Amino acid sequence: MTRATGADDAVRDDGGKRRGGFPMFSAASEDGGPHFGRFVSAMRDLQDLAVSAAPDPEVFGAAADKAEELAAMLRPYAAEEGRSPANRSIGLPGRGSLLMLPWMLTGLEPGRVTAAGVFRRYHLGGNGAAHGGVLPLLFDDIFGMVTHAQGQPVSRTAYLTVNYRNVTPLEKELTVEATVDSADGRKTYVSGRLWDGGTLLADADALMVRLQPWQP
Ligand SMILES: CCCCCCCCCCCC(=O)SCCNC(=O)CCNC(=O)[C@H](O)C(C)(C)COP(=O)(O)OP(=O)(O)OC[C@H]1O[C@@H](n2cnc3c(N)ncnc32)[C@H](O)[C@@H]1OP(=O)(O)O
Repeated sequence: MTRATGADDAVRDDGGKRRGGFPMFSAASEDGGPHFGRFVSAMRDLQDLAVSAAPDPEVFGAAADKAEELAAMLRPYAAEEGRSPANRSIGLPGRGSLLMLPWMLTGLEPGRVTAAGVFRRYHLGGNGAAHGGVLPLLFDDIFGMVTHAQGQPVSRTAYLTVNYRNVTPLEKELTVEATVDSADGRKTYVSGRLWDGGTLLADADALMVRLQPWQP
């Protein structure tokens, strides 16, 4: 992996616990154990149903009982950032995080990252199309990765602009690409494109700024 000019300044750390202003979190492909992927998948199904089910009212009462029971089961294990397998399970869609889109990386090299996946029912905005707010989430995450792959691992988004070119369908395999367009000291300029086959759905560009060692 190559590093952009000046990136080495960012990797001063305090005994390996922090890098730049960021805590260093390790990937956790095994931490969740054999059931974590199935758990996250079931939770995504639940999110789909929570925004789409229209049962008799008493069914919601029974569902609420079970949801409260499940929360009570897991609450004693709530852990600080960086300890849960969620967001660190790189072998799972969305790294096992319910916040992240359930997409998988398909390519990662300096200067270019690609991913593929679907927007689900719980991403519905209106009239069958994805909510506009979830596209910046997709772009921001992949922009973080392409900046990381470029050798600027402790950068944050200063701005991110999305151009919506066509409505984004749900439940259809789509692809996204992010590239580094230029780098200037702490600044990395990136852009991305979301595709439905050969149809451009959206493009975006952003400025990622490498954090100073004291910045959160
Ligand atoms: C494998 C798994 C990996 C996984 C990797 C996953 C990584 C996760 C990363 C996800 C990314 C995020 O979502 S991060 C979350 C969203 N973003 C944030 O919360 C950022 C909040 N903002 C900030 O913290 C700050 O504003 C910073 C750090 C971005 C910049 O502050 P600063 O450090 O004081 O920078 P400053 O000196 O003002 O500016 C530095 C240079 O950038 C320019 N600059 C700064 N902001 C802007 C701007 N909005 N528009 C234009 N230019 C700007 C300045 O003009 C200057 O240029 P010049 O004079 O030098 O030429």
